[in-house]
Amino acid sequence: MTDSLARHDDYDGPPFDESTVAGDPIAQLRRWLADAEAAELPDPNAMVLGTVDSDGAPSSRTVLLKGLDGPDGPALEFVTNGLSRKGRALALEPRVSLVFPWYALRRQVIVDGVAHPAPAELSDAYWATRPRGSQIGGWASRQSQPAADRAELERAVAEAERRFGDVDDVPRPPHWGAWFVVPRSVEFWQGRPSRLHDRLVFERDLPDVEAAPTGEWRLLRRQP
Ligand SMILES: Cc1cc2nc3c(=O)[nH]c(=O)nc-3n(C[C@H](O)[C@H](O)[C@H](O)COP(=O)(O)O)c2cc1C
Ligand SMILES: Cc1ncc(COP(=O)(O)O)c(CN)c1O
Repeated sequence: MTDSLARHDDYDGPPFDESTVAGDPIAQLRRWLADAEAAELPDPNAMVLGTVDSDGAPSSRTVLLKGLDGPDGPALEFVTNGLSRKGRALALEPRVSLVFPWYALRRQVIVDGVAHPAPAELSDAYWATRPRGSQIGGWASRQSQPAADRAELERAVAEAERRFGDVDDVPRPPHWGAWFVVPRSVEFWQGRPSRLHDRLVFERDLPDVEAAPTGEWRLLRRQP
């Protein structure tokens, strides 16, 4: 057995520099997402969402990127249950961190920004695209709450199926929807030999969490 804990794998990624990076971070993110898709990574759109709970404790979990066009400009869209641990955290502290873990490409992208709940009509539009089974699941699961056993969940699924059995279009639960993360900084990390990685960071000002971002993107390089 190879012991991954004792290895020092070198990252042989190509140079990633100021001459080839896109003019704005969303354009660059689209390029690297396309690379992750072309490389057939599993769940290329998976990202780890870090939030802060009401007591200041951080928590993280994976969510799927669902779009890059927000109602007020470029933003990273994900969907979830607003009564979940992350949903409750976001209601009190909308500042979040996102990480795309594209290890097979020796890449990661880190986005810091502010999460805004989507207008109801956009959450409705997304909900309508979900398979019926996921819609039933969305009603059945009290996401993040304790469950005595699997059977408790199965009973809730059966109950939701009875409730919506005669309905063609299962309505969206009021607590379920989309969020848009408006980025304040986006770091593109390319693994390079001898741990001398390339880190290019786009930053702009976000005066306060309610305000729209101001100013042009600034591009800077960080030490590896
Ligand atoms: C690849 C992957 C994608 C996931 N995508 C989502 C998602 O888009 N939305 C979601 O609510 N949970 C998603 N989950 C489940 C979450 O990671 C998490 O378990 C769930 O949302 C509950 O998180 P919380 O208790 O911290 O709120 C995903 C998990 C994995 C492994
Ligand atoms: C609980 C949960 N909610 C939402 C999503 C993402 O939305 P959708 O099911 O519409 O792809 C996922 C994807 N893994 C999920 O696990």
